Amino acid sequence: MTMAKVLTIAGSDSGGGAGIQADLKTFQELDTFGMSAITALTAQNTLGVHGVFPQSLEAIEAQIDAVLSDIGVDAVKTGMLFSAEIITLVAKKCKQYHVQNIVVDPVMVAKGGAVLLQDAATEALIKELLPIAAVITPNLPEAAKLLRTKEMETLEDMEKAAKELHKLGPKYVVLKGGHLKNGPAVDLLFDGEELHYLETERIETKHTHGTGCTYAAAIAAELAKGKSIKDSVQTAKLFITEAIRHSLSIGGGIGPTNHHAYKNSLL
Ligand SMILES: Nc1ncnc2c1ncn2[C@@H]1O[C@H](COP(=O)(O)OP(=O)(O)O)[C@@H](O)[C@H]1O
Ligand SMILES: Cc1ncc(COP(=O)(O)OP(=O)(O)O)c(N)n1
Repeated sequence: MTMAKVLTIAGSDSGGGAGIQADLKTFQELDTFGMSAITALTAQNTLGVHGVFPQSLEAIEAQIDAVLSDIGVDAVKTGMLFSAEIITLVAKKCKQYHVQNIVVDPVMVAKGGAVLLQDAATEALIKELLPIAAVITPNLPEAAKLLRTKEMETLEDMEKAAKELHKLGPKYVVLKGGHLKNGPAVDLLFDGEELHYLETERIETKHTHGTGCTYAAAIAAELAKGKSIKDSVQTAKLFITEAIRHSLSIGGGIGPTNHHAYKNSLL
């Protein structure tokens, strides 16, 4: 039996709701074979990030080489990359192994405010990784940082921003509207020509830790299975919506989403 293979290059979340842990759970739920290269360890729980411990370039390179030189991948998802040096390395490795389906979640700051990407690394992200991405999945603060503009507040602002983000080089842009103040949870998918709207009701819950990681991981899993970008993003939106609808009230702060909820919804 063969299985679509997906590699996440991201940070570890000891609390299990975001990062590598969220990605691997998502890959598993979507019937793909998940692998990992850890860029940084975070000591994290539902109350926040208590420590960030970047891994050496040598350790990161060795993990990527081990996976790609033997097993290979159908898609790669990147998350917390932390520094310009790590971004340069990841871009170099993706080119060296001719990785086709790269989903870049430009993780910058955790919901509690902890820095997951150094300020000086934004330039490297723009120059080296976005141009080789199949899909990028910024949230509104990340999009503002990439475009050096103020944060979008309306759907109209988002439409303009999605078009500007596409000029940075990725094949597709998924601009996430989770941070919009009012109204439904709308994301925009832009392919350079047409804008598609992915809209669901906004679910009332504070337990949304790891939403961005989970969504991007689901897109990568579907792409690895050979689905089109549009179909992959549609399935990922269903996946994250069910995960948020059944999110878990564990710990004393912002709980994680429920990665098993999508499968349950199909029964
Ligand atoms: N309360 C909510 N109800 C329904 N969908 C949501 C809610 N919050 C976020 N989403 C969706 O979750 C996905 C992740 O978005 P977002 O939370 O903006 O990402 P991030 O975790 O990177 O900040 C998007 O599809 C967004 O529309
Ligand atoms: C290790 C690690 N990577 C990424 C994040 C950010 O995840 P995200 O999905 O944006 O969710 P929040 O942390 O913002 O809830 C993280 N926290 N840790």
